Amino acid sequence: MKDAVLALEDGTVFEGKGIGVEGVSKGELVFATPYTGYEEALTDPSYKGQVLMFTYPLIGNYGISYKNMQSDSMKADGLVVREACLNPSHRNAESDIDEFLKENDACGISGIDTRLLTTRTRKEGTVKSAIMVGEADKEKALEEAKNLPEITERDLVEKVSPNSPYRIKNDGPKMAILDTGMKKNILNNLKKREFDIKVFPSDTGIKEIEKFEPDTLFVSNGPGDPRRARSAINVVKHFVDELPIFGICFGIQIIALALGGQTYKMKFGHRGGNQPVKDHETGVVHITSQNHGFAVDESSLSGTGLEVTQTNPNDDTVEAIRHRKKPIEAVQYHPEACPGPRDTEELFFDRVRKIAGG
Ligand SMILES: NC(=O)CC[C@H](N)C(=O)O
Repeated sequence: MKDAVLALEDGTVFEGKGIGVEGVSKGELVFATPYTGYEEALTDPSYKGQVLMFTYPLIGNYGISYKNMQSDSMKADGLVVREACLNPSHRNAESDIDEFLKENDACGISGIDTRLLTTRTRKEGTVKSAIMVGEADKEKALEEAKNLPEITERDLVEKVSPNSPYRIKNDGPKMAILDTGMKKNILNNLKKREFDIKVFPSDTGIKEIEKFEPDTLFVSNGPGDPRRARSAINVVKHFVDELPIFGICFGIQIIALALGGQTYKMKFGHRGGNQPVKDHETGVVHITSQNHGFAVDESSLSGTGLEVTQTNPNDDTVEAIRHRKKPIEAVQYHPEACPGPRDTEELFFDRVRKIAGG
């Protein structure tokens, strides 16, 4: 494995061994805590613009199985691990983590003290980073990290949203999906509930969506700062009084913004498969899959008609909202899992089907 360096915008540089291609990969460095599911996480479009660091020390040990991917390719911009396993052992393994990064023209780095780096991120917050493989030039890597725009300045949705709409016919209610970087298993769950679906690129205009005559609107997960998804926010604003509207992760943030609420950037976010979510009505605490670095500001919801129905007991962040009078509901966590627990999958998607039309 080639020499490699990981540089942070604060001037810290780590040395390690390269995975993937020679060159530079850069993005906001975020940590994720799932023990398994690195294929799903690396292909989740929500990670566009980010370098993904796993806290679990051994990554790649069951190889890469393409059926687990949550989109057509790797979307995280880089990978940081303690140890990369290059001799995987699994009946479904079709490739290994090094080959997978090469196929996706991405750089990764192993041999990093991910525990130290995670502790630092929790204490000081996320930072911009750059991985350089082959030519391990520390000064150059530092420049790359420092010159990267902040994630709040980047339009990342356009890099992962489909270029044109597509149809998935079925017998159920007509659902327009605003694909701001949708994970495959969200679509699978909506197909399974027989929605008659048309998936639209995130910048689709209101008129084109109206032509489809949807019975309901769904806003998917997605990368970056939700405040930059102006087109999607306007579409939701337009349909607020006309359709049942649902959303997941990026979707809850866009719905809150569309109804006059605010969102904010978290210090380091929630990315893992063990995030608790307490339901205010039942008192039940669900264990959920999460991947977000922005959140809905509860104090901004007064006057929007929205109420908070679930929160994270670890830090009181908003995990679900519901409109008091209109059929509008959304969650911050990922009921579709991939990776992570499926405890809330039926709860959420069956409810969507019920509210959207029996
Ligand atoms: N998974 C997502 O949809 C993430 C939403 C948003 N980009 C955030 O980081 O909070």
